Amino acid sequence: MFDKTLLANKRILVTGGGSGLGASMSRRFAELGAELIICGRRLEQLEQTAAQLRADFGGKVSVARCDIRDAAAVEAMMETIWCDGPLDVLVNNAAATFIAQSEHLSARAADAILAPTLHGAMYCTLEAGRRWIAGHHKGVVLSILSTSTITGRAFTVPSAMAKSGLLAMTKSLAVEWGPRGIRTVAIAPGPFPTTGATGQLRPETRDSGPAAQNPLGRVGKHSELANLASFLISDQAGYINGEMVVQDGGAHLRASGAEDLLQWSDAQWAAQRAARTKT
Ligand SMILES: CCCCCCCCC/C=C/C(=O)SCCNC(=O)CCNC(=O)[C@H](O)C(C)(C)COP(=O)(O)OP(=O)(O)OC[C@H]1O[C@@H](n2cnc3c(N)ncnc32)[C@H](O)[C@@H]1OP(=O)(O)O
Ligand SMILES: NC(=O)C1=CN([C@@H]2O[C@H](COP(=O)(O)OP(=O)(O)OC[C@H]3O[C@@H](n4cnc5c(N)ncnc54)[C@H](OP(=O)(O)O)[C@@H]3O)[C@@H](O)[C@H]2O)C=CC1
Repeated sequence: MFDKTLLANKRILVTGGGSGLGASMSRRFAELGAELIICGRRLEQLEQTAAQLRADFGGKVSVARCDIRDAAAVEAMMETIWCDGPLDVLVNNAAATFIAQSEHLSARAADAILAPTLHGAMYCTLEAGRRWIAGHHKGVVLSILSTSTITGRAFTVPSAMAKSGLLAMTKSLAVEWGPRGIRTVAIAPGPFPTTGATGQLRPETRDSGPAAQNPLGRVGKHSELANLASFLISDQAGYINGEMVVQDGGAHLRASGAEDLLQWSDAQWAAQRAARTKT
């Protein structure tokens, strides 16, 4: 689909690159010639993914253990990265969510979602952006958002709020940082099966699942998202700025994805809360 050198000479940080969609994007970027840094909290998971990428593609892949909720840790990570030269691309992929009735969310629970998803992505963006501007270096920020930015989404309100905040960041910085040579772009994925998303959003008691409700009758393939991400961060997309591309098979045009949860009984919600308490 792409020239194998599409991302040659690009140095890319993927937050949450050790697993899920972050690992799938990293894989495609490595295949297209990029140098990668992947970060997350679980070092062993990062090392395993990095080793596989090196074995498969032979390029340079580094890992950074970093909890992006911690602004000082993000700054330290960026300092270390910049010691070897500037990044060219930041992919804000790491995030957290779970389903819950909003009236049962404690402040701690709301913060557990907002801290990595909104604050963490903003810390990463600010630390990369200020270094790009100081060094007169071009950069791209790609943020992985959600169609909740368009529809809102019941029962995952902190996630919808965080993703909508990042969409505002994407549009705002496109104007503020565009003149400094920095593009900000985003993808709003529909359902793409991952351990994290399935574990947090689709307990076994939920309905038949997103494939049945999708206009195209299926969920997304990781390769499809990885290819769109590769294009958006490449120089081929050099005139796309401040834009969010939806990749969901048309699902959000039909429903927000939370409709089945509106039918849940109090007993089902109590069971869901209890299941969380036991883990
Ligand atoms: C059209 C179709 C399109 C469909 C398309 C769907 C699009 C969805 C868009 C987004 C998708 C994703 O982000 S998918 C990515 C999902 N991946 C992840 O979430 C992985 C990362 N997750 C994590 O790190 C954790 O699981 C995280 C959620 C942050 C919680 O861990 P923490 O250690 O930070 O939190 P804890 O200390 O355990 O708990 C903090 C508080 O949160 C509460 N809490 C924690 N988990 C809870 C839970 N499941 N239910 C209720 N409450 C919970 C606890 O009770 C605590 O509150 P108190 O009791 O008051 O103390
Ligand atoms: N899968 C889907 O259907 C959809 C996903 N998305 C978005 O796509 C992105 C990837 O989701 P997905 O792959 O499914 O999720 P996963 O849960 O599989 O992956 C999340 C990644 O983020 C990392 N992470 C979480 N919290 C932190 C933190 N505090 N600091 C650093 N890293 C962190 C995790 O690593 P570790 O635990 O080691 O820290 C993990 O690698 C997210 O932004 C999500 O909102 C959007 C719509 C739909």
